[in-house]
Amino acid sequence: MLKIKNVSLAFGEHQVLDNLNLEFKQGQIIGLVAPNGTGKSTLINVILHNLIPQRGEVEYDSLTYSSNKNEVKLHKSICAFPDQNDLFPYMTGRDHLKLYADLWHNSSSSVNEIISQLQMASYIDKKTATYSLGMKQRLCFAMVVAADTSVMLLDEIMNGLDPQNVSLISDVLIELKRKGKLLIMASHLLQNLQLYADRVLFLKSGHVIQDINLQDNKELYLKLQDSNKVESIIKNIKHLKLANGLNLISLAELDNLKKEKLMQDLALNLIPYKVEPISLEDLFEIHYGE
Ligand SMILES: Nc1ncnc2c1ncn2[C@@H]1O[C@H](COP(=O)(O)OP(=O)(O)OP(=O)(O)O)[C@@H](O)[C@H]1O
Repeated sequence: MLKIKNVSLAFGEHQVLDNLNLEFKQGQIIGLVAPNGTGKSTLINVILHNLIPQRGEVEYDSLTYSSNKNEVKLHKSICAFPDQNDLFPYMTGRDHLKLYADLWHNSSSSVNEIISQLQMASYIDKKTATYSLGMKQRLCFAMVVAADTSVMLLDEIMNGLDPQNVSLISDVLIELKRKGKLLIMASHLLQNLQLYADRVLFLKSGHVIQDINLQDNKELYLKLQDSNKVESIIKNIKHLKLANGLNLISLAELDNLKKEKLMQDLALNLIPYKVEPISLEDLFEIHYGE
């Protein structure tokens, strides 16, 4: 269990994390969602001990960063997605994977399997100076997989990847979760995150403003894009209008008579609609839309 206990961190006057208390279980993918500059990377850096909070502490398996010895032990369990700028240009991708596997496990036996799983065979033996941004991004992810730690901190791993690579990495994330890893990831690709995250935290002004378990998120909403016609049809029905013009109507809160009348009106006026649970994109609009 990873615990964030009473963590507060400010840069000067700017309070980025304000008395955060969170607990994360193994075998889950946790999404961190917020607009740019809200504190997602700051939280990841606190978990890594790259940033030391003014108050509070991080605890993993009953250990805190209270001594150098503990720090070494914790860093055996926690690995973060490396920055592309930290790759060595004259080393090959394979050298990087071996380095990570050796550093964490003293064994690089898993490297070939990771190369084939992430379809990197055609370029893995070339120097990283020759890699495109997307190839470097995939290598950085593969390095975390090679480290094979119980906790993986993944800040914007999908940045700059084409849809095929996003899908390839998503499959590996699901497999890592099945193996019992705890994955904490900051991401702006909300539709993608929705596919595999178990729990998503929305951050604002140093706090978690919503902590949603996606497995429990089953309540159905009727979703309608705004127009004059839609406005007049739903004017007497309780609805939530989002900043992007989408109207959400909770079906659980509509009685059968109103539901029937509404469906008839939509059909008569040929108005398209969707019925589905609230999405991460909807929640982003609710929390941050203007
Ligand atoms: N070293 C620093 N010194 C001063 N301010 C900082 C420092 N690092 C981050 N900040 C500020 O802290 C706030 C949170 O930054 P952080 O990088 O955690 O945001 P983020 O949610 O990860 O954003 P993004 O989506 O852009 O990656 C920002 O306002 C940023 O300017």
